[in-house]
Amino acid sequence: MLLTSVARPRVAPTRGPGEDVVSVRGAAFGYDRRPVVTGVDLTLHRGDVVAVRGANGSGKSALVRGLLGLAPLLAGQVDLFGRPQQQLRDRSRIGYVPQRHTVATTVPVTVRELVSSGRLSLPRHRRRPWQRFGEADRCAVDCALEGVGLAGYDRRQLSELSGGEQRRALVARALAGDPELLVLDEPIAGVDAANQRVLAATIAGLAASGTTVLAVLHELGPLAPVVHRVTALPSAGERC
Ligand SMILES: Nc1ncnc2c1ncn2[C@@H]1O[C@H](COP(=O)(O)OP(=O)(O)OP(=O)(O)O)[C@@H](O)[C@H]1O
Repeated sequence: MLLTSVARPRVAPTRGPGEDVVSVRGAAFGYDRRPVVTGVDLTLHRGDVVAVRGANGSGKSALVRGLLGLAPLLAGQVDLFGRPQQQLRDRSRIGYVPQRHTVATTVPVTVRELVSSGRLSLPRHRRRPWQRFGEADRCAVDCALEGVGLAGYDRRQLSELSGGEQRRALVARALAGDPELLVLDEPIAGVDAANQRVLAATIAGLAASGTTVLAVLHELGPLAPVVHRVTALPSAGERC
């Protein structure tokens, strides 16, 4: 199976060149030893914004979960930051927002607390574990909230937010960790057009500063101008 790619204009990264951020070669991902997506070849450089598209069940989530080590790699090779994915120690280099989130809305947590939790896993060289939240942490949280159009929501209870607002809060949590690779599984599902545009501007800014973004998208919508390449998966029917 070959994935099709559509090139789009790209923004030059400013974090500098280096190894590929993501390199997937001849990979198959699946569940219970059953491949659901095969023959995946995908390379993302610093500052790339790549969309993964495909029909329901085509394996988009399996692909992104597989490259993060959350779904079994059944064949081929996945390298992240120039090393085999299994050797990646500092997981905080990656921000991931899964398609289905399990934020317990019965647990009382404010939007700021949720987004701040995105800073907790930063390793010593970026934030000491015992260190109290400092100015840099507060700024990162504020920027993240702004980046998803939730500035001013920080004291609201997460459980009181709408589905689309909760989704944006989860994206903000990933942004707060200042990841080098941001993996978003359907980040604009259920998000209104105005806030999709806010997220598009945020992603463009991240890419310009060298963050790499891989997003599963059913429709590109307002993200179209900021997406550099589209990788399309064949539908489950076409695979047979
Ligand atoms: N945990 C799991 N265990 C077994 N099979 C799974 C699991 N998760 C997904 N699958 C199967 O893998 C296939 C691909 O699912 P996946 O969620 O990756 O598709 P998708 O392209 O993201 O679909 P959608 O657009 O509906 O989100 C489907 O046939 C699905 O039933």
